[in-house]
Amino acid sequence: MNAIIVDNISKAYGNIQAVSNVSFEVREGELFGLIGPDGAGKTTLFKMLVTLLFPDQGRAVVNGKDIVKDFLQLRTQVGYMPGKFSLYQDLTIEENLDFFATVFGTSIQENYDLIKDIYVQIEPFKTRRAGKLSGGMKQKLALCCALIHKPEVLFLDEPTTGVDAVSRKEFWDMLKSLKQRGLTILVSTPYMDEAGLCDRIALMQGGKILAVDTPQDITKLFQRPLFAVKAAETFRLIQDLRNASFTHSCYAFGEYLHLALEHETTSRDIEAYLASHNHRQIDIKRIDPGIEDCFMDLISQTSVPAQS
Ligand SMILES: Nc1ncnc2c1ncn2[C@@H]1O[C@H](COP(=O)(O)OP(=O)(O)OP(=O)(O)O)[C@@H](O)[C@H]1O
Repeated sequence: MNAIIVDNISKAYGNIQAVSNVSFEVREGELFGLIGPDGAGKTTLFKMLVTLLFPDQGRAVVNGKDIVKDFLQLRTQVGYMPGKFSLYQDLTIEENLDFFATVFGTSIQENYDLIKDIYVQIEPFKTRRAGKLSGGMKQKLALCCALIHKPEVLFLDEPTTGVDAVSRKEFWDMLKSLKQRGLTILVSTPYMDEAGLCDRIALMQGGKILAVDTPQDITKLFQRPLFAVKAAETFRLIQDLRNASFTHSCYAFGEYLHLALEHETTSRDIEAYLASHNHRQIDIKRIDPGIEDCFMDLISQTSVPAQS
């Protein structure tokens, strides 16, 4: 069964079309990722699904409830962790959690079992004000607050943005164990490397969904030969590669450029081309595409402008 059904939903702010005819479904118990850069429309979509914004058109059903007609009932059945830290900075860890429990007519004790594994990590600091917590601790507290009323569906908007690598890993481990308890989780992230941790993902850009599938099957959409290329002068390298007849696209990925080809060409031919353009310390290797390669390729096919 589907826990979330989004059917052709749109939302504009004045003349900015933040979400445009978006449709997808999330199955019960699924860990589903919404992957896209800043401004893709993820937060607007989340706000509609947790009933904080009404759509301009289209409809959506979450946990069997219509997000417009049944919005009051739905609010008690979803947990929402907003992208920006939204807890009370002047309240302590315990006071924040107690506040959210009370708002939903419950208590920390009543639902302790669901948050226990996460809460024990911050409980030693329960008298510390939220404003004085580290990024990782704030994130754990926000997750506890989103869970304290035992929601059926959990919405996490960019929970790992601005959090260190260790805390990010811990957070994804927590999501895995929540999933094992049967929760449906919709999580958004701008980090492409987190896509592989989801059961299925939707790639989003410019208010539109570009593709929905398992991370493995999304990468199969990328059919072109792909190489990672490095040389002494990166800026000149990218220009020369973009001008080459064999090039389909060329983007910077960390210290390497990812070069997608129009047609099969050997690394020796690419190297000869670069040598003829006086490049030095050339390093070329054939690679398998990742989610980010697919994302860039899908953007170029749909001609939605990429945002940095
Ligand atoms: N309240 C608002 N008024 C006007 N424009 C808005 C408002 N909120 C968002 N937008 C615009 O709508 C588009 C989608 O923004 P949204 O916040 O939904 O994207 P996002 O993928 O969540 O990105 P971010 O991580 O930056 O929040 C962007 O162009 C943004 O500038």
